[in-house]
Amino acid sequence: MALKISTVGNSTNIKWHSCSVGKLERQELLRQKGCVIWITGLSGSGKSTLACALSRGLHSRGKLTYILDGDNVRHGLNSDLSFRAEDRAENIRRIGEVAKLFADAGLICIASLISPYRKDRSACRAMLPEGDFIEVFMDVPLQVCEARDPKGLYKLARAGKIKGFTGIDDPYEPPLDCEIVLQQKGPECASPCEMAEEVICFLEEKG
Ligand SMILES: Nc1ncnc2c1ncn2[C@@H]1O[C@H](COP(=O)(O)OS(=O)(=O)O)[C@@H](OP(=O)(O)O)[C@H]1O
Ligand SMILES: Nc1ncnc2c1ncn2[C@@H]1O[C@H](COP(=O)(O)OP(=O)(O)O)[C@@H](O)[C@H]1O
Repeated sequence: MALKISTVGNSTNIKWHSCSVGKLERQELLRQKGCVIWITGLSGSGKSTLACALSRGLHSRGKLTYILDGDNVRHGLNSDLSFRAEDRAENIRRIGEVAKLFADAGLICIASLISPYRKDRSACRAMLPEGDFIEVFMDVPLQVCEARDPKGLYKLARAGKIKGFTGIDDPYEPPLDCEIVLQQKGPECASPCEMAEEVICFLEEKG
């Protein structure tokens, strides 16, 4: 059989090596379906908190998960990236590719990052088989996020000490047709555990 040599981006003369152990066997071993849960929303909307609550809730059900948090990945793999639009796009692309590998490994990968641009989130969705990308929108008003401001970044942004801060002087494009919307309209909002349960119910309904 002719060796299929290909070029992908700047990588030339490469060949995809298939392995005898496939995704289905890994999923059978883990007794779960690999997928990506993509949590998007403003800074301070509760992405990381939900990711942790979701991971804990799934773990208690015997499911293997892994969290890719934007803040955390920017300490290592993506430490070379800024918050310019093109760097945010690259941040999301890389996390999307890693999340795809984790899902192929059979894990439930929970990605939590602002990911402000629809086109970037759509590109990550397109990397995965239909139904394996579950987009969760933290629909929390800017006022609530700014009131929380746990890292004091909104205060710095308002003072002009941080330029291009999402929601202040950088855009956020809310999802138009994501799988799950977690809303907080008033001062009361669901607890992180209640939000995690809503996501888990969705996953169970979808098998
Ligand atoms: N300019 C600017 N805009 C938005 N956020 C900023 C910025 N500078 C630093 N931070 C902190 O970085 C966290 C967002 O990183 P992400 O990788 O999730 O962002 S993105 O998806 O690339 O837009 C985000 O963390 P979270 O608050 O957990 O969302 C911020 O605390
Ligand atoms: N469901 C919730 N109800 C009330 N406060 C929340 C909820 N989820 C997160 N928070 C609080 O909001 C702040 C930001 O949460 P965090 O998870 O860091 O958001 P993000 O990761 O989107 O920046 C924290 O102080 C956190 O305790």
